[in-house]
Amino acid sequence: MITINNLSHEFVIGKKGRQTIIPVLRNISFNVEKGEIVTIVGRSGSGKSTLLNLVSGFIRPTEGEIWLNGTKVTDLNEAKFADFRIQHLGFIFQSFQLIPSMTAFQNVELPLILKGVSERERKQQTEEMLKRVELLDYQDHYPSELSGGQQQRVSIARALIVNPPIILADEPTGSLDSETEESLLEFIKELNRDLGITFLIITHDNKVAQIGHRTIELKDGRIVEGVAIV
Ligand SMILES: Nc1ncnc2c1ncn2[C@@H]1O[C@H](COP(=O)(O)OP(=O)(O)OP(=O)(O)O)[C@@H](O)[C@H]1O
Repeated sequence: MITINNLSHEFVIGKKGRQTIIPVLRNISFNVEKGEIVTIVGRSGSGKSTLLNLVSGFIRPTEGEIWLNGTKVTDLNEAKFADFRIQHLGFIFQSFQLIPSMTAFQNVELPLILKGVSERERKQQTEEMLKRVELLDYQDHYPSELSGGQQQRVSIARALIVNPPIILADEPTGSLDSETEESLLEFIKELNRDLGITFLIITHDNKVAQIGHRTIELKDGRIVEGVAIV
């Protein structure tokens, strides 16, 4: 479902003539099978977010290939990658990334508008999804009128609404208290089990790392070999 081949990435900083090259990922290769949850761990600065940004297409690698669901996405141009993202990828971020001026309903509905789904279909699918995350009664609330856990459930509903085969998550429980964290992790496991969604999750939280069928550790931009496979 996800194949990373010899992926390397460098950032170039500074003005022309005084540039510094920062190698961040060095020759990374791994596979994630359909229906797997793989967690990526590593110390701060080890390259986890950079890896996720590359898989998401928000930045382009210096070298290497990324295949998602049978498509070599590193060959897609910006516009094609944007289309691909809407069809195939769901995102969960630590900061939820909800639109503050939109209600829970409108936030969840948004990807369907981008996809060109009719208004009637959108209403039906959005309500169904809000029911699934147990927030139907909160559909008219704005993000500021919801708790952290509820906001994260809205963001998950928004990620799920287009039925993506792959969900990419960046510290999904980073802003939640431990009780809310546990219920969110249970929910991720349930989605994986019931819907067969493949998850790639980056975290430095042990509890989150443990929900992975497999954990990959990054150190200084390389995969640490011999990490325990759960
Ligand atoms: N846009 C950028 N320009 C220059 N350097 C960058 C940029 N983004 C990240 N870096 C550098 O790349 C390295 C890896 O950063 P990255 O955010 O991928 O690490 P991380 O493992 O996700 O860290 P954390 O757990 O703290 O979020 C760091 O040294 C960082 O300073």
